[in-house]
Amino acid sequence: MKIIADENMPNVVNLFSDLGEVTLVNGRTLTAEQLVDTDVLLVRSVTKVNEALLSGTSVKYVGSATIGTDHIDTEYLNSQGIGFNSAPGCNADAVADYVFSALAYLYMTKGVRWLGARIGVVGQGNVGRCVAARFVALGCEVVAYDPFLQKSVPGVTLISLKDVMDSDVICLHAPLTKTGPYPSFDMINDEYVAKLKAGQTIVSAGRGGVINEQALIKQFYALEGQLNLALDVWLGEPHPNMELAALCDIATPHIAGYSKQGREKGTWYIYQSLCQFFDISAKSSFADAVSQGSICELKMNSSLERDEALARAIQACFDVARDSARFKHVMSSFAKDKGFDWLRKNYVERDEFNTTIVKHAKFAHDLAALGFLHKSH
Ligand SMILES: NC(=O)C1=CN([C@@H]2O[C@H](COP(=O)(O)OP(=O)(O)OC[C@H]3O[C@@H](n4cnc5c(N)ncnc54)[C@H](O)[C@@H]3O)[C@@H](O)[C@H]2O)C=CC1
Ligand SMILES: O=C(O)C(=O)[C@H](O)COP(=O)(O)O
Repeated sequence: MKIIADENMPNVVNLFSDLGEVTLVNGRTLTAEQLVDTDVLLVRSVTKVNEALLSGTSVKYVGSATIGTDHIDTEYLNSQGIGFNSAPGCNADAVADYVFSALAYLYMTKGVRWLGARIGVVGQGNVGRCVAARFVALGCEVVAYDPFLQKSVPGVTLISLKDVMDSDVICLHAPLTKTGPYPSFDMINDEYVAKLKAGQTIVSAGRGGVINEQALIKQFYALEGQLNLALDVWLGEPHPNMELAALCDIATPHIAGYSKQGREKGTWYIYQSLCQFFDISAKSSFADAVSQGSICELKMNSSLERDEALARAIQACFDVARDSARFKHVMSSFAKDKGFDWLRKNYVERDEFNTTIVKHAKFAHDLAALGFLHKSH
């Protein structure tokens, strides 16, 4: 079996070489010519998989080690009988960690108090539900918009998009869709953005293009900078709007899902799916494919007050300010054009909160709510 895989897929050679010959390629620049005698194509979000790429090739199966599938023309794959699997939920915890790291940063730098605030989440899939459930467990009021659902996780009230946009913290986790009954492209348009008020926080970690970037810039200036912005995804990646990035508290190159474990789980999920598709028994186990964390245990100073204790635990494991500083530096200096993909390829992966035990005498429950492993003393 001939397998072509994106070079940014961790463990892909280890896992798949038992099944065939694996060749690594740059997913962004992949062409149909490279796929002529290929059986299996393994991609990430940067490869547009459609008729133009697959027509005339011998590809029988496509695996995408991602949650999002907006880069895949699934109708075309179905019409050609080409098998397809993505990796639902693989990096949902990683994205939730990103959201809380952004909030920890906002608390530590600007005193934004999100504990006890009203939280609005757009999209209640694997990511949106994971994020919402953590806020609920922390005792926050959580509302959400998801036009395809009647109910979400316990404690989350589904309401209109207009009302969700009135929340203190708004987390965007909708997939990118341009067709169907509720397309998300430009869904949070000028009309919604112009109603944002001073002090609100937006964390955007779904897909670029869901919130209107020009409207956001306009509203940021109208509110004299009193909007808190953490943006991970951009319209027109890999060429983000650097005027907007400069206004953000946190600006990152689409790495919310880039925990070590999240990326490894992506590869592992499609390995399993491919084995099922070709009726092969999987030789590697989850434990072989997904790493343990580097920080086994943290012991917190029990005299810290709640907001700071949580923020410091979060930042000890994953400080998103590091990624934001690197993004702003690289994009504004030596690598304007290639910087986005370079940063992603050379990302210093972090571990998920769920790999670290955090000990705190008083806030054990809150730390567990955030996703950490915990012991009370
Ligand atoms: N920044 C990053 O690194 C990452 C971004 N993502 C993005 O997050 C998206 C969501 O991930 P999951 O929750 O795991 O996907 P999912 O497929 O489990 O759930 C998507 C949810 O969004 C809802 N939805 C669809 N259209 C909507 C609309 N117009 N408004 C509000 N909700 C809508 C669906 O009903 C569904 O409940 C992915 O499609 C992907 O684009 C995912 C992982 C990492
Ligand atoms: O899983 C998704 O969906 C994502 O957005 C991925 O985290 C994006 O990573 P790449 O596939 O672009 O490396």
